[in-house]
Amino acid sequence: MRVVAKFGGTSLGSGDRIARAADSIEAAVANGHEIAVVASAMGSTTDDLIDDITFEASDADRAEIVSMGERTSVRMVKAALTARGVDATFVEPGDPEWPVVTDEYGEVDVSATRERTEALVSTLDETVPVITGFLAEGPDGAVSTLGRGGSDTTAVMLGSYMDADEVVIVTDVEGVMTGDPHAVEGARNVGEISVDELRNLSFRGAEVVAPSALSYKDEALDVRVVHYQHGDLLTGGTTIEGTFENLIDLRERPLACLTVAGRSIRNESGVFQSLAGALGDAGINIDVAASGLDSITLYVDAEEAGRAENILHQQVIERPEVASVTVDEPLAIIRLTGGELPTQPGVIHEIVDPFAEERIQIHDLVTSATSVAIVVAWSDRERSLELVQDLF
Ligand SMILES: Nc1ncnc2c1ncn2[C@@H]1O[C@H](COP(=O)(O)OP(=O)(O)O)[C@@H](O)[C@H]1O
Ligand SMILES: N[C@@H](CC(=O)OP(=O)(O)O)C(=O)O
Repeated sequence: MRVVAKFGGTSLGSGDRIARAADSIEAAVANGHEIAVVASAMGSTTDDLIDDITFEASDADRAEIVSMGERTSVRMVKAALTARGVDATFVEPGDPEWPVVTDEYGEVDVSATRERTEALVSTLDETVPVITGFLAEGPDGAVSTLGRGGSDTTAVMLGSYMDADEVVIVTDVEGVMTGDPHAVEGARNVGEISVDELRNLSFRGAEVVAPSALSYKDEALDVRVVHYQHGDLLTGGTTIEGTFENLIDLRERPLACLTVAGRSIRNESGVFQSLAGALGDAGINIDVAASGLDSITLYVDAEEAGRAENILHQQVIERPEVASVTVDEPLAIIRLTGGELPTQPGVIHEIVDPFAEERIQIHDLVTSATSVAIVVAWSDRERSLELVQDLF
């Protein structure tokens, strides 16, 4: 197998951990696998270097300073491999075989990076390249970075361009867990998780794999997360399934919008629970939920509008915090996910501007970490879909 093994800062946080990393690489090489290593800066080195730049420094100088974290760790890992009799070389920006290059806008130059990565692949049967994660080389040869957590991006991108069988992300948790094991008790490994599920989590704190890295995952490339204590690079951990998708979807059937208003909603606990629970007990699925200052809006299939209205009206009668319920229909919902949605400032403005120009009323705009849902009148659905498709 051809494997890209990425060691995060935590898995290289001390000499002992580096030795452990080298042991696992040595074992994989001894079993006949081609291994390329991507290394992050040891422990919290990157944070420490950034904190220490307390003076005025240009972006170029900052990148040079910060790059020393990864430049040091590749030397450490290379040395530990050499000491075990494994043929290894470290690769950093400035080297002739350095693969990751960016264009004048700081974006990865895909064709140049692919070409250089292919050259690196031809050496994998003889040596283990230990590549600095997180770093890139600009068109002028100067070092730049791929952004915080960028080593995951280096690893998945190189895995894809190397036609690797697998990218293994080695970190300080057993994989993607049911919750942050450093914060909750009894967290368990989820075993498997889809790219989209993980992107939603990783944009909001679970940085097991940086979200930008997952954009490079294709169907043919397996990505797995393992604990550095596991010792075996080739088994265990959490498998990340599927591929990164750009999706624009218009719900085929109309929705009804039920709005419950009440001034005390935001001060009382359990209001949302009792409204959603009452619909749930009746087998009515809530497609989207939105909340205002003094209201909660729940979208359900239009065919369920009458039943849902009666159920919520019963809640209005029973709960003093809610004053009244009303229904609006038929409505359409367009969902979009993927692309640069979560990272591009101003993207919402770009999405809604054409609606304003066309005088199409947006009933609701609901966003998550990785998606946007736009609710419009059912009669506006086709034009709205065209507007969104024109954008992406
Ligand atoms: N649901 C979750 N599953 C696993 N880890 C999680 C989760 N939520 C948050 N985390 C945190 O993500 C961290 C791993 O990311 P990071 O510190 O960036 O690792 P590395 O330095 O190896 O890249 C874990 O130490 C853990 O505290
Ligand atoms: N060292 C860089 C890149 C990185 O990906 O680190 P880690 O793999 O430890 O999250 C950073 O801290 O941003």
